[in-house]
Amino acid sequence: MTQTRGKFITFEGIDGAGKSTHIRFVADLIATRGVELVSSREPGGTPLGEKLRELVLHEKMHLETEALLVFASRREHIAQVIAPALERGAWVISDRFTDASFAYQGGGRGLDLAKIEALEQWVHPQLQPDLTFLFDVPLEVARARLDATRELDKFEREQSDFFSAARAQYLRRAEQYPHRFRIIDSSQTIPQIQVQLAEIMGKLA
Ligand SMILES: Nc1ncnc2c1ncn2[C@@H]1O[C@H](COP(=O)(O)OP(=O)(O)O)[C@@H](O)[C@H]1O
Ligand SMILES: Cc1cn([C@H]2C[C@H](O)[C@@H](COP(=O)(O)OP(=O)(O)O)O2)c(=O)[nH]c1=O
Repeated sequence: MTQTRGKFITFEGIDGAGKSTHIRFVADLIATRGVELVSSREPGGTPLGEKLRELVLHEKMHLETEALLVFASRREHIAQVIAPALERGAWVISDRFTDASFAYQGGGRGLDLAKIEALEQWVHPQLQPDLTFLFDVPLEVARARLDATRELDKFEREQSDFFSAARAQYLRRAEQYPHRFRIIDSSQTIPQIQVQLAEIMGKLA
């Protein structure tokens, strides 16, 4: 009998939009289905990817170096984790994927989108998420939530025009791929968002 391919679900949004909060909730929903669940993140998700994450989040570098490193981490993540898991029927949830490169390197840093598209075509010409949650929130709300919680990394210390451009790129990607994107208004309360997430997950066959 051939194994049914698992589902690939990604979580996106500017820093402070609430991704981490809601990933845990969705992971619990998936667990009730009795399927194997692989929970991962980018940059990272493999030992090499985690080393690259340290560099990307904390070292200053040329914007193209940054783009190449997030895609290097992604290449390893797909080879070691995502593709084998999906093949054996596991569900994979990833805290960020390629839409984040369009938002942060493309929108935030201003890297030519054609270069990111070329990297996407190179690194995963076939693979796309089955479902992408985009947690969308006004910049001031995200910033206030971040300031309240933790020490900020290189990206989180960026200015509002960086996040405004990143948010715009996320919304553009959502427009481009409406079949897989679900935009969640993250200025709602956590329980309101959970109702929406449960509804969307319930419809996922
Ligand atoms: N809808 C919400 N309403 C109020 N606070 C929220 C909401 N979503 C997240 N938070 C809080 O905002 C902070 C940042 O959320 P987090 O999930 O870590 O964001 P992200 O992973 O997107 O950076 C956390 O303290 C979290 O509890
Ligand atoms: C996946 C990816 C992430 N990033 C950035 C976005 C985030 O600011 C950062 C990862 O942080 P994030 O996933 O938000 O982790 P945490 O919530 O623990 O801070 O990396 C890129 O710039 N490009 C990418 O392709």
